[in-house]
Amino acid sequence: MSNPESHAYADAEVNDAALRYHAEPSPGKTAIQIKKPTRTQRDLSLAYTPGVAEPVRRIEQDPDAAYRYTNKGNLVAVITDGSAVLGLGKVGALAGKPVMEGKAVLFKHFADIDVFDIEVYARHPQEFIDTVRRIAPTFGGINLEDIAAPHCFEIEQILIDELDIPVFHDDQHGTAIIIAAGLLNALELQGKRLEDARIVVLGAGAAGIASIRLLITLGAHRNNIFAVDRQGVIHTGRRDLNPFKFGIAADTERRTLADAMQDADIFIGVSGPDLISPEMLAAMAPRPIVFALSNPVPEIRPELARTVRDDLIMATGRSDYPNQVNNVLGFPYIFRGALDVRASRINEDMQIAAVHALRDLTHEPVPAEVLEAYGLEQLAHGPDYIIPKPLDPRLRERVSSAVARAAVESGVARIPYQPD
Ligand SMILES: NC(=O)C1=CN([C@@H]2O[C@H](COP(=O)(O)OP(=O)(O)OC[C@H]3O[C@@H](n4cnc5c(N)ncnc54)[C@H](OP(=O)(O)O)[C@@H]3O)[C@@H](O)[C@H]2O)C=CC1
Ligand SMILES: CC(=O)C(=O)O
Ligand SMILES: [Mg+2]
Repeated sequence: MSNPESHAYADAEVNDAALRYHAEPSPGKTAIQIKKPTRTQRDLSLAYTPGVAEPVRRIEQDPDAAYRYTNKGNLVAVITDGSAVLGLGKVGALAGKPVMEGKAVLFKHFADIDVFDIEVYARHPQEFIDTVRRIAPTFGGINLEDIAAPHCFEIEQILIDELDIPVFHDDQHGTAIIIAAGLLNALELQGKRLEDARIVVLGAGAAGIASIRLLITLGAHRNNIFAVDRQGVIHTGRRDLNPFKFGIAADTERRTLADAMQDADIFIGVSGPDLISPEMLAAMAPRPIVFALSNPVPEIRPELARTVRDDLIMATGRSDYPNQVNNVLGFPYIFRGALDVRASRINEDMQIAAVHALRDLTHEPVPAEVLEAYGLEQLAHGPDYIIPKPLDPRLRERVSSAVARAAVESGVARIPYQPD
């Protein structure tokens, strides 16, 4: 698939197939499954009245008993207001439902976590916060999804402060974790260091701001980072910045995306489709790293990028190119680890543990079943393998256990970690 036209054809074919996949043989992607016997009169008297009253009494006396007698401990809410769905923008709560069902599929398939997808009509952040707060008792964790900046920051922080279960905005931290892991591996291959790298981040929303913060925590120099939004470079002279953008503003004379890209070592796109030109890539430093992560259409297609440079390492958010830098590599396992030790939150130590687990796994030999799943003969840490493949079964043990151990060590776990 070497030219943009053949890609447009492939996308049209995938779109048709996706509609059939979602509609047939019955609408939607998930269903509820019953875990206990329901065959006899006795079964029903245990599942429902009168038997069900006893677990009710136990939970009334001790709320922690809900983890023993209900599905709470393995149930996550994937909740959106539909304000930033993939790179499609504000499509609304209902139109976001296929994506939320998709996240539910990934949680279940990769980490055996049950999910209710919840699409909330909310006119302002407080309505959304109130909704989540009111339904929180049902769940062991809350995964906020596709909520636009800047409201996502306020929503997440208030819910973290108020709730005693993990609240995690996937588009912020899930994305930042995978970007960091892939970037550290790519830098190693390009012979560069995060501490010295000049970084351009296009998109200063949920994913962009969280990624910049995590990269600074991991050693990137804040003076080397140019964030760019629709108005251009986010610099300290701008008067239109919200506090979150102001917090990452650069003291610089550069004003446009093209200015920012001059001599950059790293480009991270978490913005929208087709926003980078070949000329901008050509202006980057030798051996650049280009993460064009907007979904479903990246900021620049790999086949177009390769027409101007052959020294780059490139990643997208999609399954149909090498190097899929996508939060699917994080959220199932991060929640698995957090739920396994009943963590009260997903803190920075847990997030950094996930970065290193993902980074380290990329350096290990790839199992035959992964090669088979991707139709590959061989795969090893290199320009086309900077991050594990989403279908790698080792992710579950490696990432989840690293996160669970970090939760215990940082004091937010409520039960000990027991490996399987
Ligand atoms: N691969 C992955 O795992 C993930 C990818 N993403 C992708 O990242 C993108 C952003 O998601 P998210 O952060 O949640 O969304 P937000 O709505 O929170 O932020 C979007 C940001 O992109 C900027 N932007 C949008 N269009 C343009 C443009 N034409 N020129 C310059 N800047 C632009 C916006 O600028 P302004 O502030 O001026 O409006 C804003 O800063 C989406 O495409 C999404 O698919 C997100 C999460 C995970
Ligand atoms: C992958 C994802 O969460 C997004 O593009 O929004
Ligand atoms: Mg998302």
